[in-house]
Amino acid sequence: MAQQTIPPHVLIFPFPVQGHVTTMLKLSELFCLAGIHVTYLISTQNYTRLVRCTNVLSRLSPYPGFRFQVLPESVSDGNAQSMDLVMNLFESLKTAKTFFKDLLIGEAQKPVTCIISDGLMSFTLDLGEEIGIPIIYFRTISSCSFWAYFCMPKLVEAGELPLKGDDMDVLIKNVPGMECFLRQRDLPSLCRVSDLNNSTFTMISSETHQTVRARALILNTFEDLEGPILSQIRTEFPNTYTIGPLHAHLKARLDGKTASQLASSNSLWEEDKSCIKWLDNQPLKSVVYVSFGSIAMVTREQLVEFWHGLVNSGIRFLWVIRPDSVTDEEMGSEIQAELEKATKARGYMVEWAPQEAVLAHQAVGGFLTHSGWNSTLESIFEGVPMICWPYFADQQINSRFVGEVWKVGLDIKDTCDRVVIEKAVKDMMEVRKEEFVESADQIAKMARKSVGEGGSSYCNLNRLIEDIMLMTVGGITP
Ligand SMILES: O=c1ccn([C@@H]2O[C@H](COP(=O)(O)OP(=O)(O)O[C@H]3O[C@H](CO)[C@@H](O)[C@H](O)[C@H]3O)[C@@H](O)[C@H]2O)c(=O)[nH]1
Ligand SMILES: C[C@H]1CC[C@@H]2C(C(=O)O)=CO[C@@H](O)[C@@H]21
Repeated sequence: MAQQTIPPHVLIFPFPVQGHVTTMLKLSELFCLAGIHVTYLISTQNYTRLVRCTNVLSRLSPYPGFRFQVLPESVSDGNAQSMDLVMNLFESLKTAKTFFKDLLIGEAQKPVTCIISDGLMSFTLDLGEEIGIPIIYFRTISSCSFWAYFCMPKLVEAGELPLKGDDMDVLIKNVPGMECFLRQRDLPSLCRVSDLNNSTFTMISSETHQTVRARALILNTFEDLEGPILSQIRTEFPNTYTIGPLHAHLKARLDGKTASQLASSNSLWEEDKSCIKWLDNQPLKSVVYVSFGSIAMVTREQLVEFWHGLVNSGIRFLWVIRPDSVTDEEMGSEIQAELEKATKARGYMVEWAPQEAVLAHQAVGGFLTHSGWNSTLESIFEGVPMICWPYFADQQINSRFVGEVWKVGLDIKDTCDRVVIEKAVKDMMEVRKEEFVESADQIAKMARKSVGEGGSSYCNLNRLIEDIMLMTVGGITP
């Protein structure tokens, strides 16, 4: 057969929220480094914010094969800050079906040879099958949460869902590989429904089950971190590529490139870099970094509990309070003034931080996080222990693995009390510091090894690239 002259052209389609946008943009750059052409689909709002808040255009300009493709205006803002908004966003994405199909058909000069779709958007599978373009799913959550989602129908069949009784510490028996430690309270938050016809529950469960139709599955993790669960996943999805931690993998492959190409942020908010200057003046490992990601919301009361817990711990803190992330009511002036007065003593507050740089900073000794998967991986890679306060979705199960399986932090889910928070911060930063640092160092070493030359994620990414190179128009695959 004549050598394929058309360059491999991948269409990458993330669910338009920060945690998905950043991960798939890093994968896009890794593909560009390998000479693969990439069209990256993005909502108009997220494109505008990304260009305004980062150097993404100059960073990607060296890759002639890369382009952004903006989605129709009908795709609502990626600023989803509750499951309801997520569902609205999910529904609005379906309005992009025709646009997506026309895009696939219209690329005559440079046909799309492979689609990499977020594992939450099964309408892309319908179109890929219709047109004959292979689709690889990329699920941006942890393997452990993906597997729990996939097992949800089994839990229903076994009568473990809907949850029974009030004892949230009852063990769940029907997620293979987790029988010894997964409690009711550790299941993804959307399992805490009394009615299994709940739209979010059915959406996530059915979208997850559509994964079987994809050609393969990409997960942002590494074998040494989630090996036992990956073995379970591969009983259903034998062709699973583990290529993470992606943020570090990209940095590793960019190493030695010109400064302009060094990996930078993909933030949708302006990063307040003054916090790095503040960190430069703090003692080694003396600061707890606090951030709850791009979607989580806190009530005014929860905010005050965290603030008292942090201040009463006596530990320095750098706290991200994302704009519009406090519900109930605007923070009253008395709260704002109180926060600022006490924070001046040993804290620093920003609306959005350069998180990868913060977690890599020598002054940071701990991370109070919502357990979003990117934050968890970034903390693991830097060897920073965590206190986990999950908000929703996959975060509940991530926090259980951090505390109970990987033992690199404390899980304080389902609480929000100043005394609990104070104790957790003191335990992580002082009382049990050595224990956590030792454990975190071990896993950080494995994470570094996985993305280094010859590491598991390094080799899996090379295999993924080779497989994509072999795909041709019409979807003939290896
Ligand atoms: O001040 C900040 C706070 C966060 N980040 C970055 O923003 C990303 C946040 O991603 P993540 O930690 O995964 O949290 P979410 O934004 O909440 O991500 C959504 O998507 C993730 C991946 O699917 C899921 O694991 C989460 O549950 C879901 O809420 C990370 O890369 C952070 O480095 C910053 O750059 N600055
Ligand atoms: C907005 C969230 C609902 C669940 C989604 C998810 C998933 O892949 O299941 C991951 O992170 C979140 O951004 C999505």
